[in-house]
Amino acid sequence: MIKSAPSVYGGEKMQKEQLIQIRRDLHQIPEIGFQEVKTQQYLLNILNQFPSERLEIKTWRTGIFALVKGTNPKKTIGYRADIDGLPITEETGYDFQSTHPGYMHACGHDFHMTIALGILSHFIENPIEDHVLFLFQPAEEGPGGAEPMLNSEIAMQWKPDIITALHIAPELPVGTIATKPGLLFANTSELFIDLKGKGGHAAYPHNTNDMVVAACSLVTQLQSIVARNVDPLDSAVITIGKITGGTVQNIIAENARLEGTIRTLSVESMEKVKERIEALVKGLEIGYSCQAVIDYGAMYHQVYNEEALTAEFMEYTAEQTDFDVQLCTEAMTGEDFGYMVSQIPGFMFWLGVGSPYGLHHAKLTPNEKAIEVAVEVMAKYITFKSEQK
Ligand SMILES: CC(=O)N[C@@H](CCC[C@H](N)C(=O)O)C(=O)O
Repeated sequence: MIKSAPSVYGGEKMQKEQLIQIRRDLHQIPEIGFQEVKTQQYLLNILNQFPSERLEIKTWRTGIFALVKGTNPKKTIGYRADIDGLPITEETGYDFQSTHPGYMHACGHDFHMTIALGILSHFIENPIEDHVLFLFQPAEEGPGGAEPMLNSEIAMQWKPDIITALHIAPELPVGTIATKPGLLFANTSELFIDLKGKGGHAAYPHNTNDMVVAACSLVTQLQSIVARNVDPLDSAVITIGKITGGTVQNIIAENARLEGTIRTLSVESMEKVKERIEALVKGLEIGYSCQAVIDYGAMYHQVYNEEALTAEFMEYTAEQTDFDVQLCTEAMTGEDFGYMVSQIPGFMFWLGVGSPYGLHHAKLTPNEKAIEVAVEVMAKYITFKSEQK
């Protein structure tokens, strides 16, 4: 059943309490990439309460474009919020915890959506000259919604001239904004390796090719790539987050599967890492008499913040708000927003939410006070960009 959205529009901008209620409602219905059906319906139930002469809404797959119309538009300012959750069993102990067993908003996309609605409501009530386009984007965690959404006919028609987004930062206190001009997030590629050998009786290993042993060996070998093949002054990560293989304790495994992700700061290192993975996998095939298939899944372009715009945003926010604006370093996180900023000038920033547990953790508990911080920052900044000649 789709949770009914609260009544939010009575001719006034949304109140803090309403935004917190929305965040908690969204938190209860996490859905993974391109399955965000209830989430989309919940968002539409809210968006449809705003006056249609000020807001045009179009759905795209499980996402939504929402255009707040400007009074005398010369340009369109874009704001993107990702909407998918993760396959994690929640352990926050919230009384509003996920009602979808095994799924959780453990990357803060419930915050991202709520903040977007708060900003949108501000511009319904406080019209500016330019259009503001909100992109509620599916599948950020995978397989990647940014690229197809931006290449859709709707995005072509409403193409933003600049685009911004934020990501919650559990390690930063509420009231902190952190970003940097240039490279912010890494290049990423998913990594799936399927191994096929020969199964058999646990007592007769000499008659089999054991894929559990091969998979363990491969995980260890992969660690040498970052240690020995990547320039230490560059950075790379190979994480295998999941291994599956075999059927039962006394049968030697015929199949195994490794699932992971590769992160690099440079495009060149990504190519190098993949070459080395392929070489090690070839060696494994010979050494363990098995067949291996590598699949790189979804690959995300690095997030490269447009330098002048980001510097201007940092300076403006430091001067015009009471928040702590910090220059941060690059992170090995990935974001398909990188595709959007490779096509449209824009930037992303971290929003401090002060949680003792980090992103992708079952106990992530971001502080809801950060919602109003983000709405204030973006309402002011977008107004400033619209007034800028
Ligand atoms: C901000 C964040 O946590 N993003 C994800 C993006 C995942 C991309 C893809 N599924 C992969 O694992 O490579 C991240 O894990 O950084």
